[in-house]
Amino acid sequence: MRDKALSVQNLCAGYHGSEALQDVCFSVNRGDYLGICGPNGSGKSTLIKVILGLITPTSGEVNLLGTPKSNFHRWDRIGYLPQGLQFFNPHFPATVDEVIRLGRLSAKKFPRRFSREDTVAVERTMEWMGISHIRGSMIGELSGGLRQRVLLARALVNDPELLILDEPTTALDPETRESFYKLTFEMNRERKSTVLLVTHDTATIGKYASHLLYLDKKVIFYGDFDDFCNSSEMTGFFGEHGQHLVCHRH
Ligand SMILES: Nc1ncnc2c1ncn2[C@@H]1O[C@H](COP(=O)(O)OP(=O)(O)OP(=O)(O)O)[C@@H](O)[C@H]1O
Repeated sequence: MRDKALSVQNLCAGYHGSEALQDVCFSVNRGDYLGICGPNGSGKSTLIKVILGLITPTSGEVNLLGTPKSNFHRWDRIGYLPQGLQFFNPHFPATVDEVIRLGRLSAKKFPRRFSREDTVAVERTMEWMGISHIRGSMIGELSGGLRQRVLLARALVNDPELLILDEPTTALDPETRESFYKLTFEMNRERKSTVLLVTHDTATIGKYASHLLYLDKKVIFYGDFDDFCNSSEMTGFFGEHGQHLVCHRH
């Protein structure tokens, strides 16, 4: 279990009596990059929210970084970029520096005061993400691509062991999307973070992810990309064209 970043066992969850996840089981090794795909309403965001403890499952277990979720308190070891966070009010009263600094709060006990170490971590992350020059800009006034980079920086500022991104590229143009994917790939390869990325971008994810989880309330496929691409069962499920679309750059 120690080498697992995440383990999900027999997970069921839903809303007002209707099931969004049915008996979901999979586990992710440390250092993997997992793409999570599936049609609209297939339970991807619900899965992420259960993993993070934002929704209580009806049954099943989640282990995070080798610890049962009920005993897991080190949220600073996990970076999370929620879906839709990029849509800021242009008048949102916070600078880039302040938004990234907020990411340091999860590691603090009360009274929560920022230290010299926090400033160093924020500076280092801004430099790495190439956004030091906009540290004083208001977050709501940035372009979509820069804003998403700042929010990724906030998720990364504690050097997380597990990075969870829920549809982070939805509002980005193709070029900005590609550079965003490259940053997550660097994070995975160079900083050895395990990455979980929810996306509808099946044509691109195969270029970066090592593993694929395809959900439709249940697990339709879980495994590494080569297995997905060589699976005749998946050809039967997606059709040759659908499978090729996911696999063509892999
Ligand atoms: N807060 C909620 N209250 C009631 N039902 C919900 C709620 N959130 C999600 N659902 C329902 O649960 C199911 C799974 O939704 P979920 O958002 O997890 O899917 P998803 O795969 O992330 O979808 P998308 O790709 O559209 O973002 C859907 O039928 C959705 O309508």
